[in-house]
Amino acid sequence: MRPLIAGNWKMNGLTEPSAALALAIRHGLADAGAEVLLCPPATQLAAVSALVEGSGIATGGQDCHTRDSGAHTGDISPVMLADAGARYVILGHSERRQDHGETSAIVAAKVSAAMKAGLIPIVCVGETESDRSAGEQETVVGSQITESLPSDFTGIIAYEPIWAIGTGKVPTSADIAAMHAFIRGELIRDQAEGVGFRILYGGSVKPGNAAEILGLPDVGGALVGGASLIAEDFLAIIRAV
Ligand SMILES: O=C[C@H](O)COP(=O)(O)O
Repeated sequence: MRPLIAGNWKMNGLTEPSAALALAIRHGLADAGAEVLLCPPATQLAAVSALVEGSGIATGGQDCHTRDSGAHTGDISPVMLADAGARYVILGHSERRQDHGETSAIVAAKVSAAMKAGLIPIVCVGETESDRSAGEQETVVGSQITESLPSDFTGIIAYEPIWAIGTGKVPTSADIAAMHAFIRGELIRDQAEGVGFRILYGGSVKPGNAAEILGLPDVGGALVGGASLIAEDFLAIIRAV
């Protein structure tokens, strides 16, 4: 399975710069050894999906509701994401967990809804800096996995230590490898199919560190934030595979 390089644009992207970024990535991509995913803000999803159609680049949402439709002001359903061209959806990102009080139980319900709509969920887990200082990273991430994944889960896990997101701080390669091995163990323990799920690393992935991170055992790709907003940086990360 080729690694997946996913760009999470977060709450960034008006119409013209989003189109320019999507087209620059599309045109800069040549013989990529990776699968490529763009997750623009919901307002740009349909347009970006149309701009990358036929290129092999996939698109995804950054969150979804548990219901397909209904009286849920401001929310976006998984069916709507699929209708706008998405194949994937990021769920349980730490910014959602922190800013919107999303518990792992809520994330699990969203994962089930996304799978029902035919989307591939990318479920984010990761510890805080104080969790790591206390040596609690495996306990925290283990609980997030157990509680955020429905028993019939198929999809992708993204390990994102919260203290590495947007900070320029990155765990050591040994620490990334250890956490990915731990996560793999948890996935296999919970279900046999877990052996095949991709585990992405996210947190300050840049052109300068991508090759080393992507070369680690059980790192099946990267979930990239800041560097995914600069076409040449994102392309460099893709080429690092
Ligand atoms: O979803 C992406 C992550 O939060 C990583 O963001 P970052 O690459 O800006 O650290």
